[in-house]
Amino acid sequence: MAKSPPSSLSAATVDLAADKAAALALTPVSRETEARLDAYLDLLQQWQAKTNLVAASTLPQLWTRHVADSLQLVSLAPDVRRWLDFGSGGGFPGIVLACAMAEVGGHVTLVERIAKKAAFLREALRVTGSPGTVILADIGDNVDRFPQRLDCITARAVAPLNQLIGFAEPLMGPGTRALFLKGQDVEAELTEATKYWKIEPRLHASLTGGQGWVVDLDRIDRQNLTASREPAHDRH
Ligand SMILES: C[S@@+](CC[C@H](N)C(=O)[O-])C[C@H]1O[C@@H](n2cnc3c(N)ncnc32)[C@H](O)[C@@H]1O
Repeated sequence: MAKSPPSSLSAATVDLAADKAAALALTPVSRETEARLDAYLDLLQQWQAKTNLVAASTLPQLWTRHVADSLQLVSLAPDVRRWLDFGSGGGFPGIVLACAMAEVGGHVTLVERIAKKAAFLREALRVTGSPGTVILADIGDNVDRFPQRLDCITARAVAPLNQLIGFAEPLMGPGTRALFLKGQDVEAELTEATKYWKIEPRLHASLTGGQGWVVDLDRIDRQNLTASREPAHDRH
């Protein structure tokens, strides 16, 4: 017979523990990174009461919906150390990446235009002891303030692909990659983006299932002629 949880533990705590176990099975991390992620999610849940950082309906799946979704970028780009995250909001993927970078000497620059969220992101870096810099700015007007030597640019739920590619283009040096987390409309967004940008996207099905995709770009050029390309699919 299944054991019932100790009465001192709420059902929500038990659910979150199960969600954490499921997430860490998908995207395992060291004990040190796990401790940083725990500290981050504790802070997020405290701030969530006064600032809307994630959709309330996703709180029971903080680990699978948000943390594992972010950590899969480290699996896709294990050698990346210098990250830039556009529109970090409540910290996905930027703070999760910073937690993962603490042990390997990496750094994450997080860009966010809402002051309260930027304050939260700074506090999250502080309490987790993770390496990062928060820039309170609108991405489009401030590209020259961002680090120019980057290994990877990320964004999740920030803007249409066409616009994200436009933000990233001036920052794409030799060897820079862009990994954009996208939902089920990815094909339509790619079709639109290829009207303006010469890109050879690779698509990775999200590790966390559902309709998610990661759009992986290693080169962005402006399009002279209107053309569309079939993206390479990597559904596993
Ligand atoms: C829907 S939230 C997603 C936040 C986070 N990336 C996530 O997946 O949970 C989008 C965030 O991007 C920020 N954002 C959108 N456009 C931006 C821009 N042009 N410059 C800076 N931040 C922007 C918003 O303020 C918001 O916090």
